[in-house]
Amino acid sequence: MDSYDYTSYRFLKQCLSVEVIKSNDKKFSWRRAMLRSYKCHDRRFIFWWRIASFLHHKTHSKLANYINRKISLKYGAEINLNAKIKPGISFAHLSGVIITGLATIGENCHIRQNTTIGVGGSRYSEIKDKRFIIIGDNVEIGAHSCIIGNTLTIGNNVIIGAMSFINKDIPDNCTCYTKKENILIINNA
Ligand SMILES: CC(=O)SCCNC(=O)CCNC(=O)[C@H](O)C(C)(C)COP(=O)(O)OP(=O)(O)OC[C@H]1O[C@@H](n2cnc3c(N)ncnc32)[C@H](O)[C@@H]1OP(=O)(O)O
Repeated sequence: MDSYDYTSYRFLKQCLSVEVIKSNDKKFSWRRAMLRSYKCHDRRFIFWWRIASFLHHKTHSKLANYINRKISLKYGAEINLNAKIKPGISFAHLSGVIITGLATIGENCHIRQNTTIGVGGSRYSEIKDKRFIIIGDNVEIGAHSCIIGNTLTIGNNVIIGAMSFINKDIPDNCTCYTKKENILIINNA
């Protein structure tokens, strides 16, 4: 059950406090959020994405899409404005992170570079309308991972190893990764 109101100004301030100012002790101020965001480019992306997401949920879609397009091009990361991201998201390296609008991401998730969270793509409308990807709280996603599915749930406190392909539900409290067969074939000409 999602207890957050994505349209509320309070939610926006809560997210910026945790993700950009990175302190619950200090009182929220726009000046502080802007200063912090200009020191670090990952935080700068989150700062603008949160504002775009707030505007989008407030139905100021034109401005929201404009901001999101600008930051997607500038930072090389694309998070659809329909994605529901709970407070505490962080990125180790931002480039190549792509997240579908059908995703719900829990609190305090950490995502590394070149991660895709997306739906499988379905021609069938009965599936198409019911697709979702739910990621729990405190999930850590390793670099170059793909989380792809039509109805996929990842539990709380999960660590996903680097270069994983996840297309099945993952329970709470575990580490998972895709087994790799490192077979190098060298053919002489
Ligand atoms: C610039 C930067 O630094 S960006 C940071 C990039 N870093 C990441 O993305 C970190 C993601 N973390 C990982 O992938 C980690 O390996 C974890 C969390 C999945 C597992 O870590 P640990 O529990 O310490 O496992 P450990 O390293 O001891 O490996 C255990 C076994 O799993 C295998 N394994 C570990 N990670 C993976 C993986 N991502 N894919 C396939 N196999 C893996 C190991 O080869 C080893 O197998 P073996 O016993 O047959 O040799």
